[in-house]
Formats: sequence, structure tokens, C-alpha cells
Amino acid sequence: MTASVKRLSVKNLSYRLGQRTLLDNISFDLKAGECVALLGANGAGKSTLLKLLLRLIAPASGHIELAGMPLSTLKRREIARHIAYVPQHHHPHFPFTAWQVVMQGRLPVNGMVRSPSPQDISRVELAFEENGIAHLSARIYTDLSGGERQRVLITRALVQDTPVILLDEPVNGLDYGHQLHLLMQLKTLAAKGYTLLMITHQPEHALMAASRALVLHESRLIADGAPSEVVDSALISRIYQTQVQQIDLNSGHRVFIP
Ligand SMILES: Nc1ncnc2c1ncn2[C@@H]1O[C@H](COP(=O)(O)OP(=O)(O)OP(=O)(O)O)[C@@H](O)[C@H]1O
Repeated sequence: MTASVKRLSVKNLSYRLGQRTLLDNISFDLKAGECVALLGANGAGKSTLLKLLLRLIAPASGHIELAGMPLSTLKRREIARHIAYVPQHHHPHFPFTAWQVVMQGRLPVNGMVRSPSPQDISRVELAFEENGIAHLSARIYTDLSGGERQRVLITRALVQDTPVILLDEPVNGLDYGHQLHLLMQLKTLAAKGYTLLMITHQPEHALMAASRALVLHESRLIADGAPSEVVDSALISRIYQTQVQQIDLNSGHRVFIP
């Protein structure tokens, strides 16, 4: 996998709800090896954009290509072989264990087989170990804490073994240590050639983990570039309507102080 491989291509994408334009003429490409932070105030349209990329909803106009193919022509299973999704919330209707929830990530890989293959079982076992959640595997998913559930959903996305992973506020509910661990994990996955698109409300996380930042504001994509060039006090003031002081440390890190 090389960094020039285009995984997702979005051209002149617009989405409307009734009279309201939620996304207006958005264009960008996502390539192999990129970890992209998607920023924007509440209601800016970030989750809507992810839903369009997953074809859960259809655009008013514009075009999306996944691995060079028009998204609109792909079967759902083909999309699931290319894109995994970590939602903000997941509400199973049955008392599944964490193991069963993660195993659902293998469905697009093996189809509707009745029972998991030995390869599925070893893939899931490894993922539970690697993500430090082996102790949760037999627990009922809905009994878990918010942060524990989030770690299960991230593990489910990883066992899907897709080149693209979309994450809707993935650090939500995670404690400080697990937030940093996840951000470093995403960076490592990008270095291995995965394409990651993560919604975040924390500008520092874009600076820490992402190779690129996309910013939605008033229905439009107002910035697309290296986080160090895009995410600064002027952007924060513009999109969040709040003043912060920006401090650039000698180490190359940037912090914001209210
Ligand atoms: N099905 C729907 N019906 C009505 N309004 C909707 C629907 N889906 C989205 N919206 C509206 O569209 C706007 C964008 O929603 P979206 O969830 O994409 O925002 P977001 O940037 O992800 O916000 P947040 O940061 O709060 O999660 C919001 O004003 C939301 O209320």
C-alpha cells in the first residue's frame, strides 16, 4: 500500500433536508496512510458526512467513489469489506456478549455463515488481547460502562479488516489513558497504510494524531490541510465562537488555553 492510493473520493457532494442545506459542494479525497480529523461545531454536518460515505443516506447531488468504484453501485457487503464504522452509540436489541458484538465485525468477511470459522475465532481472540479487553469478552455488552463499550466497538471495527475506518467521536467516554492509547493506535494504523477518518471535538487530538484536518462550517468544507497549518486559535474562534490563547511549544506541540 502506498500513500498515493485513493480510497475515497468525494466530489461536489451536497446533502439537503427539506429546505435546509446541511452539506454544500464538499470535495476531498482520502488516501492510504492518512489519519484525518474531521472538525466542526455541533450540528456542522460531520455525522451526516460519515453517513453519506457509508451510503446510509443518499446525497442531493455529487459523487462518491470507494476504491475507484461509484459508491452508489456497490452492494452493502462490498462497502462493508472496504469501510468499517465506529458509531457514537450502538444499541443491540439482544443481550449480546462483548465477544458476540465484536464477532459481528467478521460478518462482511465471511458472509452469513452459521458459525464463526477458526480464522474468525483466532482473529477476534487476538483483537481482544491486542486491545486489552480480554477481560470483557464474556460480559453482556449493554452492562458495560460507556468507555468499555467504546473499546468493544473499536475492536469490532478492527476485526472487519477493512482498509478504511470511519470513527464518530471515538474517544468519547474513554478515560485519559485510553484516549491517548487510542490516538496512538490510530496513528500506528495509518502508518501501516489504513485510511482513518475520525470526528473529533478536541482540536488537540487533531494535532496529536492526525496527518490532515478537514473542517466543516456553515455547510461548507472551509479548511483541508496539515493540522499544524489548519488548527489554530483563529479557526477555534471562527468555528466554536470562543477565544483561546495558542501556545506553540519548542517541542512542536501546540496547546490552547481559554
Ligand atoms: N434525520 C434528521 N432529521 C432532522 N435533522 C437532522 C437529521 N439528521 C441530521 N439533522 C440535522 O442536521 C444537522 C447536522 O447534524 P449532524 O449530526 O451531521 O451534525 P454533527 O456535526 O455530527 O454534530 P455533533 O457534533 O453535535 O454530533 C443538525 O442540525 C441536525 O439536527
